[in-house]
Amino acid sequence: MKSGDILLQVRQISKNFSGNPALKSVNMTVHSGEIIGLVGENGAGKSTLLKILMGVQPPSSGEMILAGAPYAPRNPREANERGVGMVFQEQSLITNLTVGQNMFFGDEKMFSTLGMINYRKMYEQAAKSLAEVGLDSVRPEKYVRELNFATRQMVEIAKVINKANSANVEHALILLDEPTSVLNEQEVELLYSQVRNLASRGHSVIFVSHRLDEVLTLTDRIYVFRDAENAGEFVTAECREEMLYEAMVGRATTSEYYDLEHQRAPEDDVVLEAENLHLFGVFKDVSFQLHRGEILGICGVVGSGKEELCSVLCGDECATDGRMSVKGRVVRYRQPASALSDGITMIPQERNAEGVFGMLDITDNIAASSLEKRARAGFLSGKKLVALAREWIERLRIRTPGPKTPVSSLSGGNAQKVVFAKMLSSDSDVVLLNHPTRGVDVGAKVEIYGIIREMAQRGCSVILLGDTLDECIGLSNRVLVMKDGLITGEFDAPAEHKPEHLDIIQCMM
Ligand SMILES: Nc1ncnc2c1ncn2[C@@H]1O[C@H](COP(=O)(O)OP(=O)(O)OP(=O)(O)O)[C@@H](O)[C@H]1O
Repeated sequence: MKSGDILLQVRQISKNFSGNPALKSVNMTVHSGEIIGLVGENGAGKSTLLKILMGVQPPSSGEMILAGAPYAPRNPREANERGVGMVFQEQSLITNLTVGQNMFFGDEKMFSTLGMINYRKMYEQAAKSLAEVGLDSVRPEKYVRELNFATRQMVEIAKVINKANSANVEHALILLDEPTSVLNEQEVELLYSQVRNLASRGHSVIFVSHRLDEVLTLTDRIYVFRDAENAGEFVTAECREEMLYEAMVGRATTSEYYDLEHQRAPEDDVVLEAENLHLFGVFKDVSFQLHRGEILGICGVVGSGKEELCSVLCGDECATDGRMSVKGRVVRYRQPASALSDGITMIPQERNAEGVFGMLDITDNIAASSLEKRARAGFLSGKKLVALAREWIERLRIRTPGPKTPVSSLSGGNAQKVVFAKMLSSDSDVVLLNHPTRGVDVGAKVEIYGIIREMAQRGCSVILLGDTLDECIGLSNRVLVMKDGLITGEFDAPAEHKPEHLDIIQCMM
């Protein structure tokens, strides 16, 4: 097969879950050496197609052709044997094994004689595969836990290429599901260059992301899914963000993303104050005041200490030194419940794991954070809770058959919206938002920005760890920058005079 020949054809693939369609007769063509973008609102069916390609789920109907032959994998192993592999959002490497052990996990017998594994041989082979994806600097003997996220992703890709090589498949198909959501800007650049490098060798990539700018930067062609169907196909060089938005949401974008006109100055009174807060080995001398109705953005690369600072503020970790006061009272939280009872809520980053009860339905999840408040004389009105859930389903465009659907059967992004609704309906004084729009589609992003502003206008104070610098600067009244555990910059960010990206980046690096 030459570069540019058709590698994969998806023909009329449909998938139903107990009568609800997740995909309706979708089509897609991928050429070898091509980078394909796949975008769509939460619940549009993107992950379902990837799972079908990986053999995790069978389609209800339709067919697929890979490298000229019928393709119907029954499990990921069969997909791997045909050169198809996936890098998962929640990474699948085992962190307390070495890189080499991970790459050959399940295939150790290739290197064993009389039950003894020849690790030297295994690591030599691993080093070759790593070199193929440009990871010459990573030693296969290294433990995965010692690697940053970007490198771990490249190891996963090397693993896919490796499997393709050992199955004698010339051109692999790599599926990347929101790969950049856990990466910092430099790591994203690294991933881009590696993906381009793979494509130049004739491998193909399907790249799923909610960040339209990334999709426009990296891909050759883009497919849009809407409501389980093909809703558009674009050659990237001729495509703009507005065109994608319109195809995804079914209407043109009307609102300015951050809606600066609605930004209001915070009030004078201080709701939360940190004085020389210190967490041993992570951050020190962190001092700031958070005013009522203020949105305070905290920027910094991974490892700057910003995430851990939020963990201390919400009682998940205990500061080793310094003072924190809430509404004038000195506090020392040892558990999140204490912070919660003082009106401090955190929307965690690992929303699927930490923020939601998968087996409960949407209504019960949203109600869970505010049960006491909503109970009258110990009784809860089921009707009111369902009405509240319906309101959030509409506001955040949660794609679900109804308010009684278990959260575990929602798409990843829709489950996140439920966590968001749950936290926002709790009426807290201070909300810590850790990447509130990560994994959420553009339509809901605009809605979430509106809600954050509305919360601030109601007098709630927000600490925001934004998903992008644009988001952080655009939404915040003030921006703090952290680097290596210290505050290295503070910028006022009123609507009429936003700080420059470059000034902030200089304090981050
Ligand atoms: N195991 C399942 N059981 C029932 N419904 C499911 C299941 N998996 C997916 N669905 C439904 O199929 C639809 C498509 O989901 P899918 O995960 O493919 O969306 P997506 O486009 O990847 O969304 P996101 O951007 O949120 O990840 C959703 O409505 C979802 O609720």
